[in-house]
Amino acid sequence: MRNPFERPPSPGLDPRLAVGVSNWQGLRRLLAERRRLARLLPSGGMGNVLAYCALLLLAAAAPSATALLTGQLVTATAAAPGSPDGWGPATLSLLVAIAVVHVVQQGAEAGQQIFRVALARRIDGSVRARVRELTLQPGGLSHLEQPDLQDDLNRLWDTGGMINRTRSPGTATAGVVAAVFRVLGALVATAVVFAFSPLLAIGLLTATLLIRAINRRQWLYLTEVADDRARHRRRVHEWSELAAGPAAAKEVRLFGLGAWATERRRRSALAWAGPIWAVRRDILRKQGTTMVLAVGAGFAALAVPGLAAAAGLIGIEDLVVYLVAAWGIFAARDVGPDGFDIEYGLGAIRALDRLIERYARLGAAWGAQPPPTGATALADGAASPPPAPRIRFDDVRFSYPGSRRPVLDGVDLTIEPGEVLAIVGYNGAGKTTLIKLLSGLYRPSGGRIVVDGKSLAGFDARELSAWRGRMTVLFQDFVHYPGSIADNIALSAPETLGGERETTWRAVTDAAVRAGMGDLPAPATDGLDTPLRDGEAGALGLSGGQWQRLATARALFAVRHGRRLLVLDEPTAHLDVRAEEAFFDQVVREVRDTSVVLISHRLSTVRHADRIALLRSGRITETGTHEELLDRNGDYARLFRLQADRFQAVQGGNT
Ligand SMILES: Nc1ncnc2c1ncn2[C@@H]1O[C@H](COP(=O)(O)OP(=O)(O)OP(=O)(O)O)[C@@H](O)[C@H]1O
Repeated sequence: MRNPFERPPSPGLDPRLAVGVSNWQGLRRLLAERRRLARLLPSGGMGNVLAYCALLLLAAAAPSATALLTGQLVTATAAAPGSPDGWGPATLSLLVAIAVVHVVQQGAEAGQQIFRVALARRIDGSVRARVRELTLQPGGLSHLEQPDLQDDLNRLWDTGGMINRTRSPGTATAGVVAAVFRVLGALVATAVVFAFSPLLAIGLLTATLLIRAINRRQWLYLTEVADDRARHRRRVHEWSELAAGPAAAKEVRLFGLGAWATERRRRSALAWAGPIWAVRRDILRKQGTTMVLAVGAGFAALAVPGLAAAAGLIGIEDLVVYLVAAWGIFAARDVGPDGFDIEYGLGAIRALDRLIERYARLGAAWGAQPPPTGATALADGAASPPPAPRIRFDDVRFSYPGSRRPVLDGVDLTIEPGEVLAIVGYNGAGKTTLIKLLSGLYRPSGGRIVVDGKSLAGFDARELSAWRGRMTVLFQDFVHYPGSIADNIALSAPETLGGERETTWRAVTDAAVRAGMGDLPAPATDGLDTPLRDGEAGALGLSGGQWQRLATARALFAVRHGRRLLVLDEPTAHLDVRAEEAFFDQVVREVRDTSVVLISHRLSTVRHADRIALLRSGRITETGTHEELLDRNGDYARLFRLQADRFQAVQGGNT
């Protein structure tokens, strides 16, 4: 058996780790990717871009200016050693000029950092806004369940981790700007050295570019290896969350799973980081060539001007200028942090481009998704709501993406306007799936869902949006929004959020009372304004049943604002017997002119429905009223008796 703790193997040396320079294609790709980053510059704010460039220019020019001034200073003082003229006003002004250049250089370097961060953060902000816009756009859900998409989202939110660099498109863009200035500086320095010795200039530039290319190919391969391991990274996060996050804290403590979760996290971290470490080791072993080249070029940069000065071919002033310029060329050999920032940030940009492409395809399939509009006009009382819909499921079949197992296998069902239809069935029968199809979150693999005579599959984006605006769904796993009680209720009709507060408040209060929230616990001192956000001072913690009542209030609020199809998926699962008993009369019967689809395992909750449909083996196998189904003596009758007998047995046992 394989030892899970053994060091993971290296993914193998990529040909890029071998010594070699980029080929023409690689160079074109490199330039194209830098242009892609440069296109992000305007979103960083033109003021930031200009200030950053100006400061980079100042910082780049400062060493040359210092070299020139130092050369002049040395010449001036050497011209008259010991003479007071050597330290006259000219020499003093040279000293002052050197000091000023030095101060300017320091200021420019500090300022650069400020504008670099401002530029990068603004670019990152706009990239993230774009990602949010994309992920909220299409109508369906299935793409969000694809691991590739989750990995790309992680690449976009990732903060660097293993590479110890910030994975940020903004930092990468700022890095490209800095690299452009560094290359320009090297070219200017080459021109200066060229005037002294064309051979030295060309030789130094060639060696510098060669070292840089080799370094780039070797070290930046590390970022690609890290990129390829995004899925492993996601697993590490999952285990970290389990080990230390609040979601699983109860069970982890209760079952004593701390050591197990920590060990699993350690293993997944090893699986993620091991190959990256292995590549890092391989790279370190391959540093010989670049070291030989660097030593040779560095020696030439110092020795050639030095020997020329010793031979009297150039003066001190020229010697200083050429030494500084030669070193200026040579300094460009380092890929440096900017190189990593660029490459790592490019990983995020590639992920963004893949997302844009993927969402363009989804957009073509679903259409751009405006927010639900069906009942929006009701917010200002200008229109009456669209009536309750007539819905028909016609031989509807469905399998989840990536699975060949049919969850629904020929569902035929109608929902008449204004009726209360209960759907019952065993766990996993497909009841929730049916609702996801009805709300257009997934599309049937076969058959059709017809709404008011029109197939849902034929709805364009606007029609789908309007359709969603006509319904409200209380899912089993409804969302706990980080806001107040009132926010958590009113969010089911978001068009009210900008409306008149008094009116919204009355509707929220009414929904809360009808959902049985009148007896909130004492800490709810601010009433409906009480925050429910975890960890906030004064926030109220709600029990499972209290949250369920709140979710019911949310659904009722939506009905009040014009939704004429109300779907309740297990609305009484957490309610006490008293509340469950009252639920049908106080909630279901109270909604007027609205179709209600009620999914529940508690047959005592559904027995009063106008019609009950039993979903089994992917089909509706029985429909009728409670009494009709009991008379039929089929599966529903068996299920009902099973539940009823249990209570009678308990009652019998108690008497
Ligand atoms: N996102 C998903 N991807 C793949 N399969 C899924 C997904 N969601 C549900 N399923 C599968 O579809 C089947 C039907 O699930 P669904 O949630 O619709 O059942 P249900 O009748 O509502 O069950 P329950 O009564 O337990 O709530 C189950 O077998 C489940 O494994």
